[in-house]
Amino acid sequence: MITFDSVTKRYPDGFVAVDNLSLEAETGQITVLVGPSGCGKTTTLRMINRMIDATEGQILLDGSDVQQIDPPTLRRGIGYVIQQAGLFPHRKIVDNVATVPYLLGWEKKKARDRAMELLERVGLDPKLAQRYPFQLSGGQQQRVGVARALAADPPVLLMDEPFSAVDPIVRTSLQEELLRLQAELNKTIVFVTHDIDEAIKLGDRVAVLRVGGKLAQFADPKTLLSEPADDFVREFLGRDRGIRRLSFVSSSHLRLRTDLTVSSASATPSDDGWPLVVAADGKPVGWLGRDEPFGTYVHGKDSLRAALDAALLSSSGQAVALDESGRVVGIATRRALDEALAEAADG
Ligand SMILES: Nc1ncnc2c1ncn2[C@@H]1O[C@H](COP(=O)(O)OP(=O)(O)OP(=O)(O)O)[C@@H](O)[C@H]1O
Repeated sequence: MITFDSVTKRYPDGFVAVDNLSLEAETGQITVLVGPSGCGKTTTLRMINRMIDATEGQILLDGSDVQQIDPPTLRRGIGYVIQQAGLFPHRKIVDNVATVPYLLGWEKKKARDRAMELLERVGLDPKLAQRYPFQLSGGQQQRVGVARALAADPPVLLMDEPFSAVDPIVRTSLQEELLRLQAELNKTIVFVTHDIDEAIKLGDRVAVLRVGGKLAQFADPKTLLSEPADDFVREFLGRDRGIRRLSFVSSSHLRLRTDLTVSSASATPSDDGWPLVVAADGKPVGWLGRDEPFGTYVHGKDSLRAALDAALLSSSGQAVALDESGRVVGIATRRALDEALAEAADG
């Protein structure tokens, strides 16, 4: 666990970048620091590995004051990932990833084997290992940056806007990869971003900072969306926070109709309703007698937001509920969605 206890950073020119900050980043969780430009996110992050020293207050790493640990020892247990990866341009990818193991004096073969294993872990083709950074796309470089930070298996990972230099599609896949990795690795991650959507997607807990380095709110994403502490947080979260809150509501409570499916396209279409044709293997075929789109979601696994999205993508306004192997389990009608939305609005 990383504990900030009344931490202030005053730069030599007197500017207060972080003001009396207290928060705890739990072990094995992703804690996100989010806020507008200049609110002190990077300063806060860098005080953890002592690239910047706090002026007042204490930062404790599993109970030990970081000021009492010499920086090289401290940083051995802390991986660090920055925007645009910051790879060494004249070193091959494999050697970039093996940087810390080399510094720790690992034998060359062991360090390289570890690097190869990590490249695979972060979803990169091992063939890329022999390339130089300029021969990789931005998204690939970013993955290498994550692999390099993980090389010596540090318990803590600091990530400073690691995905902000890539396009939105690559960014989404990097975010998903990070969540997948974290489910396996359980690192204590502190992640800086100025993007509230990224914060809400990745954070177990999110610290919203305001300019002047003051903590505006520290909460899990669901609480942040449903109970913003003040107007600043409300505005920072954006206008559609009601819809986004549905991402944290399970679809499992949606009432499904199983009488609205038919097994053959030769059934007689009726005027009322939209029966769904289901193939022999249980997969959805389409609305009976109509060549119109249908939207699907995985019942119980996807959120109510995903179910609503599926309904909006269907001409019928109904969402097709699937199980995890893609078989139809029922239809969520507009009425069922309406009931679920009313329930979600109640809290
Ligand atoms: N060495 C320094 N001397 C004086 N002020 C500094 C110094 N470094 C940063 N600052 C100021 O401290 C404030 C916080 O900077 P910091 O980089 O932590 O913000 P940030 O939230 O990470 O911003 P961004 O999202 O733009 O990267 C800024 O106003 C910045 O100008």
